[in-house]
Amino acid sequence: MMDLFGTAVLPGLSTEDDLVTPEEERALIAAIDAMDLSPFRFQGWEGKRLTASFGWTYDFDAGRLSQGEPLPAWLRPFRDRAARFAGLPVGALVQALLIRYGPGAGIGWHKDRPVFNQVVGLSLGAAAVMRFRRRRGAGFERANLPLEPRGAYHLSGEARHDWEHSIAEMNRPRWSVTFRSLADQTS
Ligand SMILES: O=C(O)CCC(=O)C(=O)O
Ligand SMILES: [Fe+2]
Repeated sequence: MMDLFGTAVLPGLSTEDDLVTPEEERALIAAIDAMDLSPFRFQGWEGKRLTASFGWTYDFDAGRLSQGEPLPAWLRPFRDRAARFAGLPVGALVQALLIRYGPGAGIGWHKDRPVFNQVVGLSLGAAAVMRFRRRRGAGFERANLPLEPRGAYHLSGEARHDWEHSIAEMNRPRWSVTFRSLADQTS
């Protein structure tokens, strides 16, 4: 499951360096920061991450999918680029989640909600490591994926459905844009 450098090589996980240019990265960060971001809330808990979501959105408080605001125009070319990288039909990625991780913020172990299927993420700002784990016997099998700024990752199949992922707290700000397809659309 690991290559010689300890990099995650999981079935269903692929990456692309430099999905966006440094200029596009700066513009995306400015656009995300200009949005009305709110602290991520899960069943009454507030996280240190600031988020905004567009398109089909999972409402954690209500526990169901609802249709939110459409993707802003500035985000659509990147959604299309993300779909091409992932080999998905343009238009399959019907959800976009913008996240700003302030210093000291990360994301705990989870699998993305089962209402969604494929996940394509774009990393901006500080480099980070996405950790993967799945239960094996009494312990966990583990893998790490370095997330370089401007790079993209695609979670599908086993990496998406069998493994949990998390991102350790970072000292410097990181932004991510994750796009998702719906579970009953593409496999
Ligand atoms: O910030 C990221 O790249 C990952 C975010 C994530 O795992 C999620 O929103 O489900
Ligand atoms: Fe996730």
